[in-house]
Amino acid sequence: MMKMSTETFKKSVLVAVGVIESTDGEIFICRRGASQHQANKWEFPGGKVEAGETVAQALARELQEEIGIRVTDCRPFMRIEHDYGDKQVILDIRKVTGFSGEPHGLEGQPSRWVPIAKLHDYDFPAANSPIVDKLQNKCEG
Ligand SMILES: Nc1nc2c([nH]c(=O)n2[C@@H]2O[C@H](COP(=O)(O)OP(=O)(O)OP(=O)(O)O)[C@@H](O)[C@H]2O)c(=O)[nH]1
Ligand SMILES: [Mg+2]
Repeated sequence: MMKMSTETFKKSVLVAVGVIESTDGEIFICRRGASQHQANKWEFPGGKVEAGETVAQALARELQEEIGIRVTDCRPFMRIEHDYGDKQVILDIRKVTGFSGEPHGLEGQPSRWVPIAKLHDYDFPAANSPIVDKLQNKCEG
């Protein structure tokens, strides 16, 4: 029988992540804070799914709290499991296909709209590479 190390059971964090696309094909990104995990990297807004929440509910809450929009429609885009060593995450990424309000950093974080072709100019956490790839491969999410 295979010996299971404690590593095998390292707890992972489920994260709801929103890819928000404007009508002219730009994506809204934010910069993480200096004291956060993956400090100062650019990210797609979102955050940890809390107990009793669905991913869609967590996404709606996080996007309201962080960037002040109300999500009216979203669809699954992709799911990524990544082990940072210090932390293991499961990113459940949703394409936000409908929202009201104009996104802006409510927590003092820098934020901007970026054309999809320019996303590779930004330093994202390692887990995000497949997201940028999928967007740039023009897969219809
Ligand atoms: N929001 C977000 N988190 C990401 C992305 N990529 C990625 O690896 N993560 C990781 O997902 C984890 C949780 O996200 P978070 O820090 O936004 O969670 P949160 O909003 O609940 O923050 P908090 O811990 O300050 O309450 C972090 O370890 C972060 O590094 C991304 O594109 N967006
Ligand atoms: Mg967050």
